[in-house]
Amino acid sequence: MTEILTAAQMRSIEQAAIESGEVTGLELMERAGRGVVEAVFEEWPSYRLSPRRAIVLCGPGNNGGDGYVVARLLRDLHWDVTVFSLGDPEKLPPDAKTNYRRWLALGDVQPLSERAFRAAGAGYADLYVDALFGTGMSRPVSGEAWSVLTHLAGRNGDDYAPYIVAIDAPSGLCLDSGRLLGTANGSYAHGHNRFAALTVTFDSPKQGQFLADGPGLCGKLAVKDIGLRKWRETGAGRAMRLPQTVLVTDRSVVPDRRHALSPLRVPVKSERNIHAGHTHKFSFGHGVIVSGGAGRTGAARLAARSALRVGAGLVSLAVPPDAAAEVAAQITAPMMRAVPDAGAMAEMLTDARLNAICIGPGLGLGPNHAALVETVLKTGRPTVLDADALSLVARDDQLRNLLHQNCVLTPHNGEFKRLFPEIEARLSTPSAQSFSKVDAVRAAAAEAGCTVLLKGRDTVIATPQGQCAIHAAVYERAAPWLATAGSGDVLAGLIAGLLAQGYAAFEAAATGAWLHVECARQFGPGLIAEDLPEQLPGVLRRVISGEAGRV
Ligand SMILES: NC(=O)C1=CN([C@@H]2O[C@H](COP(=O)(O)OP(=O)(O)OC[C@H]3O[C@@H](n4cnc5c(N)ncnc54)[C@H](OP(=O)(O)O)[C@@H]3O)[C@@H](O)[C@H]2O)[C@H](O)CC1
Ligand SMILES: [K+]
Repeated sequence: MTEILTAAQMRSIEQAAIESGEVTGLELMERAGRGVVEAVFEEWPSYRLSPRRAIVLCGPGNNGGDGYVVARLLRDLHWDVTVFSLGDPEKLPPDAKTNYRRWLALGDVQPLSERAFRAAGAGYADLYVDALFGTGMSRPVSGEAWSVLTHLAGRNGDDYAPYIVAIDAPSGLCLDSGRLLGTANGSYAHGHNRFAALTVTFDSPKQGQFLADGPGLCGKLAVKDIGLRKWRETGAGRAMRLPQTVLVTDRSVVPDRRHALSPLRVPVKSERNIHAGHTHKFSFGHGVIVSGGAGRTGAARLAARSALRVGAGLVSLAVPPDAAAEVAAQITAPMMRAVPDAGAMAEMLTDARLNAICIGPGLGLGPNHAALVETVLKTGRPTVLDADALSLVARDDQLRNLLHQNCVLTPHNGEFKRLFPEIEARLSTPSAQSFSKVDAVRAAAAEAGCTVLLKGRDTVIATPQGQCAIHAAVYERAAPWLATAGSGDVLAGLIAGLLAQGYAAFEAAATGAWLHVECARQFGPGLIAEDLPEQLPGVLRRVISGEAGRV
């Protein structure tokens, strides 16, 4: 299970551990420092073979304390280590001060300034350790610290990034929102969204390492265990009572015992289901994909194919009569039904076996389309609302009031802004930079009264009850090819196909997001949306055999 923590949650878990008397802050700091050195040797294996030169930048808090531990451990391995400190080290908090003093027995400390940093022959080190600020960063970085950080980020044309390891965060990155505080474009210099080669964090990943600018600036992410699991799992000292945000991975979507559901482990049409006798196509549901008119049916056809491939037993396209010939010529497995208007839609949906609906892709924005959305919503059935359906809901309060618990909204940023203008305004206000995409989507789900999936490289999914998952196509799961026309239609279809099989809205959305990216990764460059559903058999085979993720 991968829980994602906020900075406040991490602090409170650490505090609970220390208050228990079973571990001291100093021990935790030592483990953290060891974890960083271990991660450095894993990332740069040749550094293990012979001592090198390191420059360690230590800040005024416990992040700096970790830096002093790293400096000492590297010196113990005969490295040449130069340490700079920001602020008066005598004012460090107790554990950090202890490690500062331990370091003083081995070497000296220079006050941090860009001039001193450059004078130290800064370009010749093999490793730069950013231990300025971590979870305690509370405001934009300024002054000499900012000068040095921007210099490291290439302001003067030097490329340090391949040699930088950041402790917990590239300093300045908000670990809640993933934004570089005080900057408009999330960049330290020249608009480059890169900083460190490696970021080492403790116990669990933090939100900001997956959201917004975080992944680019962090480089790679290594999570090191420092023995806090017990206090995290019991929820001791949790700063918030919300259900914990989880990372969607191959292992499970909602693996938390408290939710007792792990959809990827109850996969679609698995042998287990088949042996249990659920072999009839109706056992896997019957999805309805509502199509737009002639010339606009591609989106619905893509969604239909995806819903079928992900395992819906049957899929029917509800098609306006003018588009019937176009659709009929291009489908095989999905069925088609001519649906001239909302009345016909209502009539079609009297069949209770039609248990999940997808509406919006290629739909159109006319009053007749709004009437279709209304009809669908009034059934109360599990429904994915995407694309035009979202725009229709955004401008019609009557439709918005019909949203219900079984709906999944799948907006991109523009649609999200139309649907939730106030929440989006907070998200894009520079002064509210600790307000995260997680906060925004939770607020949106609460406002809409249904599951919301806000798309992006950092997809966030939340329910009105605050259940939340981040699905990030970053680090080793990057899938840049997914930014292609029609890819959103496939996602909508996947979610609808999972809803048809009985997944709850949140699990369908999270699982759909994971499968979507997995298909893109399996195909690779050159991907077009049509390729995505065709990757599903291979991806599902690996999910079912327990090998998923090892693509
Ligand atoms: N949580 C754990 O289990 C462990 C954490 N470790 C490490 O500790 C840091 C968190 O340490 P903390 O002391 O809470 O915070 P920081 O070191 O990140 O920063 C706090 C100090 O920095 C000052 N500050 C904050 N922002 C700025 C800024 N923009 N400019 C200048 N100074 C800033 C802040 O000053 P205040 O005035 O705000 O109080 C503090 O002086 C965590 O990231 C880990 O690396 C462990 O050692 C292991 C266990
Ligand atoms: K740092």
